[in-house]
Amino acid sequence: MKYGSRHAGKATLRREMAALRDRIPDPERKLRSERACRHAAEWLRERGADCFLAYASFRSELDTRPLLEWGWRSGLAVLLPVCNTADRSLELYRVRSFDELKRGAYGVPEPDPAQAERWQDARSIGAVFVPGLAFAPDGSRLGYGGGYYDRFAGRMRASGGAARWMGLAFGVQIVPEVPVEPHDARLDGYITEDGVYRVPRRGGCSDGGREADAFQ
Ligand SMILES: Nc1nc2c(c(=O)[nH]1)N(C=O)[C@@H](CNc1ccc(C(=O)N[C@@H](CCC(=O)O)C(=O)O)cc1)CN2
Ligand SMILES: Nc1ncnc2c1ncn2[C@@H]1O[C@H](COP(=O)(O)OP(=O)(O)OP(=O)(O)O)[C@@H](O)[C@H]1O
Repeated sequence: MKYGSRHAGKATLRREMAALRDRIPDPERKLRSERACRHAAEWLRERGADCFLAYASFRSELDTRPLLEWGWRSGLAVLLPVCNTADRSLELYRVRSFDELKRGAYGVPEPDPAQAERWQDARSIGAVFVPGLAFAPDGSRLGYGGGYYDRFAGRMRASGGAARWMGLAFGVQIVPEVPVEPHDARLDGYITEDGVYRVPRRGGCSDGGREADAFQ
């Protein structure tokens, strides 16, 4: 089976999705990462965003380096998070090159606070690219279980941030559904090597998006 059984819990799905992602061969990983980053860059350009929050990849995640490099070349403010493990919050920094990164919590490459610029203005952020293990077409997401992005979504909302939240992941990480809990933040869409998918807006006589077009 390609994804977790319909009622599999979060822990089972996490294990299965990590294994699925680990199995992508290196040359394919590079190619698919470059394609997904190209779609993300085009999407940012269309939206006219001049500041975005991305993630620096670890384990077998999609390699976001081409997107970060594109952001620097194009003069955008490129932000990356630092994990505060004490309260499981994310602190944002503007990063100008890979030299400003060091190994942080969980082995994730993080901005070095001694070099990067602390970024407090959540309202200036046009887009948030969210990492994860699995994503579903209704905007639900499964992460590593720290709740970092759910908490951060709450903070962004509270400060009036209007960023679009997009998963950035491989196509094999898209599954029909993800087990959700009330605190789980919903995304506005996701970007894979296949293109940009937007979650249909809820409301009206929509059935929650099941009949929506896939890639637009
Ligand atoms: N590149 C990247 N950066 C990111 C995330 C991410 O998913 N990817 N995060 C997304 O939130 C945050 C880091 N969150 C993480 C949370 C838990 C584990 C972790 O290793 N969990 C253990 C299980 C821990 C336990 O249950 O005790 C594991 O997976 O083995 C890793 C990262 C912030 N930065
Ligand atoms: N907004 C929040 N406030 C307080 N606790 C939260 C919040 N969001 C999540 N949590 C807690 O964090 C824990 C992990 O949540 P969850 O399994 O949804 O993480 P995740 O989305 O997979 O992780 P991550 O965002 O780090 O990738 C849960 O125990 C949950 O209760």
